[in-house]
Amino acid sequence: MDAVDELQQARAEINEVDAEMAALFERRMTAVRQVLEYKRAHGLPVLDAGREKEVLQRGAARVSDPALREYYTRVLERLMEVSRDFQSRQLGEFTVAYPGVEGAFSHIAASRIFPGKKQQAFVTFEEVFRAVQDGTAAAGVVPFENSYTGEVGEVLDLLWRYDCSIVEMYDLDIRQNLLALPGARLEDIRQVYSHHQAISQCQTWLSGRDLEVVPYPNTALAAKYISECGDCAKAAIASADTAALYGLSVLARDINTSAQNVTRFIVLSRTPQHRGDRFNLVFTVRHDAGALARAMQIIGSRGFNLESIRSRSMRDLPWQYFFYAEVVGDPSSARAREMLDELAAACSQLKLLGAWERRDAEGR
Ligand SMILES: O=C(O)C(=O)C[C@]1(C(=O)O)C=C[C@@H](O)C=C1
Repeated sequence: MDAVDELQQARAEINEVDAEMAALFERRMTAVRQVLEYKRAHGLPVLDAGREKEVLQRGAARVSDPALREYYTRVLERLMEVSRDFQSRQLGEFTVAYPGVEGAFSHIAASRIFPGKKQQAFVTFEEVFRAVQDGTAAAGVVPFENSYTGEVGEVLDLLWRYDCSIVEMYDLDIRQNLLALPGARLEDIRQVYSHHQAISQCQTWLSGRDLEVVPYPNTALAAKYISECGDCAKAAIASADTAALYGLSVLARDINTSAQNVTRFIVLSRTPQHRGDRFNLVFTVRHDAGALARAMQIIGSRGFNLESIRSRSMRDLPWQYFFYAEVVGDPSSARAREMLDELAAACSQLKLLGAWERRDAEGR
């Protein structure tokens, strides 16, 4: 048998296996539908991490070739991800993951970007990324940078490590207010609770007032505490949306020193968006003289405006850095694809993080 015959024979075998797998996939999904009906009837969540672990362990043990075990585990992981996707869509569920607590700025941003959708709080930024990556949430909303305090470095690091795409950026005006129990008067307030950043943003308003400032883990928790403490001499600094959430009244509005306090949030999705008027990249370059300059030259020489570039150290590789770049233009254009191919050849690693259309807080 010559090499071409061998190739054809192997492919014929693959076709046969694929046909069997298609039938088996349909059979599996019929069973998944039954599981879904049970979950719907009993109000259970789609994700069952314990069951998935069991499926993976049992699956790996069935593969006799140890070299293939890891790959089969990946097949099963992907299969269950597809199954979760299917179930979530059947349920019409669209959960948005955000970090922190209800009433925090991330929650406010998530509710404005996705009004009426189910919102789910996660403790850490990383948990939000994980929820988006494994399909527990259809989207994630995390802060990316603040005009006052700068970038959120941890989020940049997670973008490098996780398989999540940026599909939107949203600018939220951060306005701080003094909130207290209904009926409390400004002259009665003695103690003010809030996150240290919010406190520093309101320093001008606070100075000269005889108030004790008490740092709190975040603005929403401070507001929650005020709503529960029953003490009219205490107040919190937080957003007006948070006041509404916890039944507090606004004693003083817009008390932040700078009127220009904006936090940019990113919307994460597992499904990349291919078009937009902005896109962003992360990349590493070799330790050669001029390597970074060359990368920037490739972007610029193709006519793309580099709106921002930052470097971050790679946590597990001391003194190694990756670069984050934000570029104006549509990454799906032929010109962008050529630029990206050239850039990929010049960089050690390159990842297109996402594409989006710029819009502001009013949705323009
Ligand atoms: O067994 C379940 O609970 C399912 O929903 C099925 C399934 C799977 O496809 O195997 C999918 C999602 C769950 O996280 C666990 C397993």
